[in-house]
Amino acid sequence: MKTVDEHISDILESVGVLPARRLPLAAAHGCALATDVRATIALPGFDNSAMDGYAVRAADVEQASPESPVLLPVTGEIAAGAALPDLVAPGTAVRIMTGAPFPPGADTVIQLEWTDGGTETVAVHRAARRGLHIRRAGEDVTPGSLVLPAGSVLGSTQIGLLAAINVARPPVRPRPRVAVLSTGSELVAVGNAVGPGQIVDSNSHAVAAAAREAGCEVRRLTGVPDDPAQFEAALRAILPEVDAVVTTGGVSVGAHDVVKEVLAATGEVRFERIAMQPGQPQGFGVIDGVAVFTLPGNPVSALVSFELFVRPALRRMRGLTGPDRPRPVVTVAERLTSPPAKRSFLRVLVGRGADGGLVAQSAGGQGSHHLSAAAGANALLVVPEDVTVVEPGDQLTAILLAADPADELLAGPVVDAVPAGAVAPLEANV
Ligand SMILES: Nc1nc2c(c(=O)[nH]1)N[C@H]1C(S)=C(S)[C@@H](COP(=O)(O)OP(=O)(O)OC[C@H]3O[C@@H](n4cnc5c(N)ncnc54)[C@H](O)[C@@H]3O)O[C@H]1N2
Ligand code: MOO
Repeated sequence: MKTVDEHISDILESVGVLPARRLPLAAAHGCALATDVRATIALPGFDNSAMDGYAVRAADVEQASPESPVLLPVTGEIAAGAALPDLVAPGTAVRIMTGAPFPPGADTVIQLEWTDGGTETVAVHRAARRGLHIRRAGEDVTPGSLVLPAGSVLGSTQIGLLAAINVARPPVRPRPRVAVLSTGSELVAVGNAVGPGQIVDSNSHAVAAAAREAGCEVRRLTGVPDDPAQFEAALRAILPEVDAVVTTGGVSVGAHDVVKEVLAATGEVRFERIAMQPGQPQGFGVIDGVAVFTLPGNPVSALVSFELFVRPALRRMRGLTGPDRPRPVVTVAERLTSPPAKRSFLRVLVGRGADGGLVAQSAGGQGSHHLSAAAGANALLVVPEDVTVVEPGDQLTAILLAADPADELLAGPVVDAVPAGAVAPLEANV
């Protein structure tokens, strides 16, 4: 059987970074920069005041103290947005606001609290060194300097910086457009009556959510029947509009496994068995330049396969090169089993033990249909192929799945690793 790592490598070799596009800042949020961005302007753009107060000459207030304040006539006011402030004559003060251009002639700012706040004459209670509270032009960014290198992910601070240097449409790797398609004649759309033998289509919602969490624009295609011709027509129709297609179901050996039937026949998707649990039957191919992932239909299998195979591919398309999920070594709290010659990804809850170390406990049933147990997990415990029994105290790698694991686990307060209430015993891995 093919190994997990071989399958990941094959996929990553077949997908490329999406072509760069200039996008408005809101759309570029969360994307990676496609090229270096250099400043064309300085930040600050001009010398300005960091405080509300008075622009004066330091020499004029050298002797100021609370006991003998220095009195200066106030000759004007400079507000933020003022164009060209007048010269401040020796022995005078000009009121100045935070962000207002710093006037020629003066060399320091006396903050309002060090004065009586006068508007005709001001009494200054404290001396100030030259240059105090003056923000100099270019001290943050100089024209021509590299502001953000290619590959930077645009979070709120980077978006703010781009706006500050007047870049309205940065060149970024766009969000991949992903179509999610689940097949199966037993499926009923959520919210409808569920007849005998039918189940609610949860996979298309779960996988769509996982694709959104991976930073994609998602189209969920519903009502694709278990008919080869209609499935193929729906798939071919969506290909020109997306960068990736993710299907769930219909890839094992059943009589109505339509996804496999259609795509194996065209030879465009390779169907393989991967030495893993859950997620053994997998298909991947590139059709008309679009990455097509055919994931197994069992709900947990679909989500685990997405995490391991689809998410890294989508991140590559997005030009993200940094580490994705944290993968710490954790101490296993209880006895767990794993099938031979397969890498297991057990759904576990990772928390902090009494000694502050990370401890993993089974989140419940480990069957690939046990969606509720998976929903209570925050990590996948990776059990290597040559391990069939994990004993309490064993150390294994866990893939932390929480939206912000750094907050919740790595930087958070020490919490009890064992949640209140009994945890269901581990069940057979089927
Ligand atoms: N004889 C064999 N049978 C199976 C094998 C095998 O090797 N030999 N592999 C098993 C494994 S492992 C998996 S995983 C599944 C994969 O099956 P398919 O991808 O063909 O998926 P389906 O048969 O369509 O469905 C499997 C299961 O998942 C439920 N399902 C499907 N779609 C959805 C959906 N959109 N929302 C919620 N649940 C869904 C479906 O009802 C089935 O219970 O094959 C095993 N069988
Ligand atoms: O391999 Mo299948 O994905 O249910 O367990």
